[in-house]
Amino acid sequence: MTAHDGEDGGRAALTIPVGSLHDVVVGRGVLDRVAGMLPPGVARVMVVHPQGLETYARTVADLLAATGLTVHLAAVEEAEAAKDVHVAARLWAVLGELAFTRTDAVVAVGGGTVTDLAGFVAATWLRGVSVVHVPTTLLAMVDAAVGGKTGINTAEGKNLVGAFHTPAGVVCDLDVLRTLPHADVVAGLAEVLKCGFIADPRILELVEADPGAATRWDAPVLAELVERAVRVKAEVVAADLRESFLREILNYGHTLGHAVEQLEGYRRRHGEAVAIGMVFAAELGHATGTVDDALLARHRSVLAAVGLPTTYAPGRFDDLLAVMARDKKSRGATLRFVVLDGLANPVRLEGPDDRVLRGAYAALTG
Ligand SMILES: NC(=O)c1ccc[n+]([C@@H]2O[C@H](COP(=O)([O-])OP(=O)(O)OC[C@H]3O[C@@H](n4cnc5c(N)ncnc54)[C@H](O)[C@@H]3O)[C@@H](O)[C@H]2O)c1
Ligand SMILES: O=C(O)C(=O)C[C@@H](O)[C@H](O)[C@H](O)COP(=O)(O)O
Ligand SMILES: [Zn+2]
Repeated sequence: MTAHDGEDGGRAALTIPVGSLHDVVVGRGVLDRVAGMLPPGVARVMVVHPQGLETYARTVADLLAATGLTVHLAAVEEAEAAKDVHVAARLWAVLGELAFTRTDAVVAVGGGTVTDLAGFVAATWLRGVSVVHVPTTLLAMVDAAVGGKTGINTAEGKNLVGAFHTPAGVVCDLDVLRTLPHADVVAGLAEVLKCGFIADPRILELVEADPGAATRWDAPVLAELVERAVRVKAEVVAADLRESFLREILNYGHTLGHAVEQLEGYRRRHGEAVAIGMVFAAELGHATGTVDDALLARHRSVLAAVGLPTTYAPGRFDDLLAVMARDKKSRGATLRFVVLDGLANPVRLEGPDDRVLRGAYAALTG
């Protein structure tokens, strides 16, 4: 169920519950909602932010301090470099020096890398303190900040260490997207379109109708896309928080996508890699008869329409395969993929033939 909060100082904000787990507030000019998301009794807060987003972090910190909280700012590395055990250890050291207790909390202000890192630090400090996410990228608003998956990378792969740690709340202020580079808006749309393919085809129609508007931070359609994507994720997470089965559908495009990211040393954006992975998954479905020509073509056309990549370099399949073996959906030596059996009907493809995998890769490399 979705609640409209009504007019709040002239601004309409929306609250989307993730079952009974946590709420996601979506609106413009809503950073003052962060304090209200913290559990009662919290006295001190560590605001974790990437170095380049100190202005937003200070705004949030000032709003928190104005409610009587003691606030400490902690800057971390940009992008994927933040999801590292040494960065987590640095934050644990800060929390230790400040003697943070279970009545203190973490607030993450940043993209998905920061919400993943800060969420993980909150999950592990004293075996779990409260965290509120303030996502500042489109991708983090519609996906990373929602639903409690946290984690860091290891040398062997992406997100291999982590925890499920439900945030106390999530505040998505669409106004902060004003400063987000265009390429990062586009990357975020990959996860939005993922929600379109697995559950809500209206998302695909909205993007197809005006791909340019979908990439503009202040376009009304972007607000609708955020709301729809958050609702898809909220429904799935509420039904299967710990990914016993259903939640795997949110991993559409990620089996190959994560392997692409790792192989490229995390120089490619997560959303871009997921776009490539969704084309690969669509090719797998096409080869095994669950995706027809039109649905396959629709993957390429809608992803390309917003500027996402739909092809990959030849000659890297064996390397990708080795990384995919460590995907969390694998069971023993059996690779498992989320594929579509028609639009908005995700299913699992278990242990596809080597010939099918290589054929899908060949189609991806053009
Ligand atoms: N936990 C989950 O469920 C989940 C879901 C999806 C993705 N993820 C993870 O999220 C990460 C990707 O997140 P991302 O795409 O947000 O990338 P990111 O966190 O690397 O942010 C991209 C860049 O934009 C900058 N930035 C952020 N907000 C800005 C703003 N408003 N204005 C200007 N610059 C801004 C950041 O500092 C960073 O340099 C990946 O590590 C991925 O694995 C996690
Ligand atoms: O929330 C989920 O569940 C997802 O799979 C969302 C993905 O978009 C996200 O990238 C997630 O971090 C991938 O998780 P992993 O379990 O494959 O590491
Ligand atoms: Zn993702």
